[in-house]
Amino acid sequence: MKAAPPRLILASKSASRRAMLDAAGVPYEAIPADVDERAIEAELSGAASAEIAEALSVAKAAALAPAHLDAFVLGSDSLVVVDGQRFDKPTSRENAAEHLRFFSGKTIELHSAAALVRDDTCEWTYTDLARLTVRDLSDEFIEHYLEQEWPAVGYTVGVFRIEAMGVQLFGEITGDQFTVLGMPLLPVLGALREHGVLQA
Ligand SMILES: Nc1nc2c(ncn2[C@H]2C[C@H](O)[C@@H](COP(=O)(O)OP(=O)(O)OP(=O)(O)O)O2)c(=O)[nH]1
Repeated sequence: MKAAPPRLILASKSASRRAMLDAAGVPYEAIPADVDERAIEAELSGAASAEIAEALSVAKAAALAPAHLDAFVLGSDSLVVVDGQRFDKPTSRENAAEHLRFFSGKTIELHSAAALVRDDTCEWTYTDLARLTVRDLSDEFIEHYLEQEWPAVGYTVGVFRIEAMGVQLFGEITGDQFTVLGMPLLPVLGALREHGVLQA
């Protein structure tokens, strides 16, 4: 009798991350991870953005692992860097407009990371980078865009849903589509197969 595959916990409240796993047919349980992301970022202030995204992914997974010792816990994080400045999710509609005004005509570096933790061991991590070139955005467009996309984009780093009107912000995108959506799904699926969570 073949043993059942280990359970997978997604340490996330992210609708985008849940949608990716749902569409891929991956069985999991989503549980938000309560970590102080700003405190972790502050401790790592001198680190590279990819390292910070990775550390946050590990922290989210590690926060839940002790309560689910039989499971693999997947954590993920995305952060945006523009002109060397890091941006998290906007705090208000006006803050979202400020972000977009700053992003206009610049390139967004979107770092997405993931980590798998089991018991007290981080078994795997991965980070990926996508680059999104923002076209020149008029104040009128920004207003029109937020009329349509607020408050949904309040839950997204970079103030966009690429699968919705966010695509109108960009002149060019290089990088993996899933990295843009907030999690490097293809490497995640590979790691899940490698650890027996998914059928290889
Ligand atoms: N729907 C959508 N969401 C996106 C897109 N790009 C990024 N995101 C979302 C994914 C994440 O939910 C969010 C990035 O913020 P975080 O990495 O801090 O995750 P969040 O706090 O949402 O959830 P978590 O920390 O995983 O519980 O932005 C996109 O193109 N479409």
